[in-house]
Amino acid sequence: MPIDIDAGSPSVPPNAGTRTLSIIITNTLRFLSCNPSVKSAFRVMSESTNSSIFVLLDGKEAYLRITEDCLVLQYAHEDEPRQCKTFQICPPSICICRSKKRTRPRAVMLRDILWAEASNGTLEINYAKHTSKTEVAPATRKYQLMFDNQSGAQMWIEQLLEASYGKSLQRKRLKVLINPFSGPGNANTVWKIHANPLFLAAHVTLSITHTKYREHAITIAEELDIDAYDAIVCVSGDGLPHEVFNGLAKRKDARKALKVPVVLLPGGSGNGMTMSTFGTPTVSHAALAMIKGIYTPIDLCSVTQGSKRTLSFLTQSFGIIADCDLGTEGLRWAGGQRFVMGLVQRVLGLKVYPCDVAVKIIDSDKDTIKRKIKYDVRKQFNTKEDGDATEGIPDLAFGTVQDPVPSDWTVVKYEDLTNFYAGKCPWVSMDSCFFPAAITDDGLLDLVIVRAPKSHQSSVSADGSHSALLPPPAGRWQSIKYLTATEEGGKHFNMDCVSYLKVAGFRLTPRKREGYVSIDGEPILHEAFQVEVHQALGATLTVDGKFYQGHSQTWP
Ligand SMILES: Nc1ncnc2c1ncn2[C@@H]1O[C@H](COP(=O)(O)OP(=O)(O)OP(=O)(O)O)[C@@H](O)[C@H]1O
Repeated sequence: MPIDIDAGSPSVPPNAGTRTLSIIITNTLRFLSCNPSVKSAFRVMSESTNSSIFVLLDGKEAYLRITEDCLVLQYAHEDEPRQCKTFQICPPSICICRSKKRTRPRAVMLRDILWAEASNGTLEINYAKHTSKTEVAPATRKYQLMFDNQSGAQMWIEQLLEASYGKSLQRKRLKVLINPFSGPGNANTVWKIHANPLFLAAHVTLSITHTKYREHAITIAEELDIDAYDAIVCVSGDGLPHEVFNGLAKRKDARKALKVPVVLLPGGSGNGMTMSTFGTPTVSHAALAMIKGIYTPIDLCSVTQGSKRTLSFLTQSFGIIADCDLGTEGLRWAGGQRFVMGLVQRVLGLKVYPCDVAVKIIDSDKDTIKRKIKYDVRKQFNTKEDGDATEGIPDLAFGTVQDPVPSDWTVVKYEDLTNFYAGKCPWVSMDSCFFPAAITDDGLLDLVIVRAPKSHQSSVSADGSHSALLPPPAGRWQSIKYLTATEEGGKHFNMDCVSYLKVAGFRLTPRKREGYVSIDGEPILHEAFQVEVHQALGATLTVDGKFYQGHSQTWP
């Protein structure tokens, strides 16, 4: 819950253990401080403990105290202990009892603190103020320091920023790429209004470039001085991060270059990367999450088609999703509803996409996949990892689409396939969580397969044994249900008509000129393509070192 240092807040979030100890210590100190003879000694002692700093606010004596997750403002005149349900005496600022009478503390969450500095006896704190349910904006509070002790204040500020940033790098150096034409064409405006002010308040260093033509981001990433930046920020749809990864991959020092985290501020129509990394659809919240973001290694995939090799970070799609994404140009007049109208047309018509598929299956049991997501423990870094500056992207473990299919891959000929959708990020757009079990760096792709009802000729499995590749057919109603369930954070995972597998690679060969092939939402040729995963080849920033996984966050 957002807590506003100006307006007061419902409560300081409970942390019972530390809180109890803190209450006992603070009560004792507060009790002593009520005695005028020990008052000044108490102040000096508190100042030197450096979790509190004494200030004057509107001429009143107060102090700012760093707790486990908040910065709390306490007026000195509020210090009298009072009767409290939970503890016999409890200073109002830290009372956790449910009494309606309790005095509310003035606090700001540490995760919202952007920057602090002191000069000429004034302490200035920048923080992200929750201006509405969906937005944050920078705000500043100024306090007069009661003791003009610059080095003491500096120590306290360092402690505050350390507590506020945790494992995240302070004052990141960001290369910002804005695509002025992405989505509805307002990336530049949303950057200026919702993101730039927060970055400035956090004293982030910004180098901003507007992309000028198609694939400009590839060239920029190819030529970037990677040592000068802590992250590359795309203000766009998912198309620009796709280009940045591919630009970095073209370099001779690709292994090192791909260790620079790539992040997305939602400015386009897809924006699946923002939801996956920061769990929010709004630009200002994503900007705040980016400022406080933790370095997170992610898998990238190689896609080979003909003699061409490209990197993919998000999805590879054949069937209804790619078709609705790329094959609904005729419905452009419908704006944002284009995709939905395309879906309805295809679901009602039970459109199928015949193809041959070969898959390197790792897990096809949903319970096992669910269990593994719970052991999703990973390294967290506060600086970018070192990659080898002399190495390009890794060799392909399974060869290219032009090589023979590896002998241990399972082969299926589909006549009735409606959806073949593989992904590395949980969210494929702001509201659709197709891959709730996707993990940042497990070295595996999540694969969803859906088939049409029996009116179509059945699919044939080469070894006849892999039922996970041949889910029960989904009729019109079930197709609508599972597609809707992706918008409930990924609830389609449990549906019988949806196969959900973890795979290390696959090859797909379309059999008729039906539909589209899409990589990260961008079209490629309607030809055979092969995909394999490179574990932790790339990097991004996330809130806590993991993807936001939607519905699966609540799996038991
Ligand atoms: N100045 C420019 N003029 C024309 N095209 C550009 C320009 N800058 C970038 N592009 C191209 O725009 C395409 C789409 O980019 P982006 O993903 O940002 O937008 P989008 O419309 O939201 O797409 P998506 O639907 O994939 O989210 C990319 O192929 C990129 O190369």
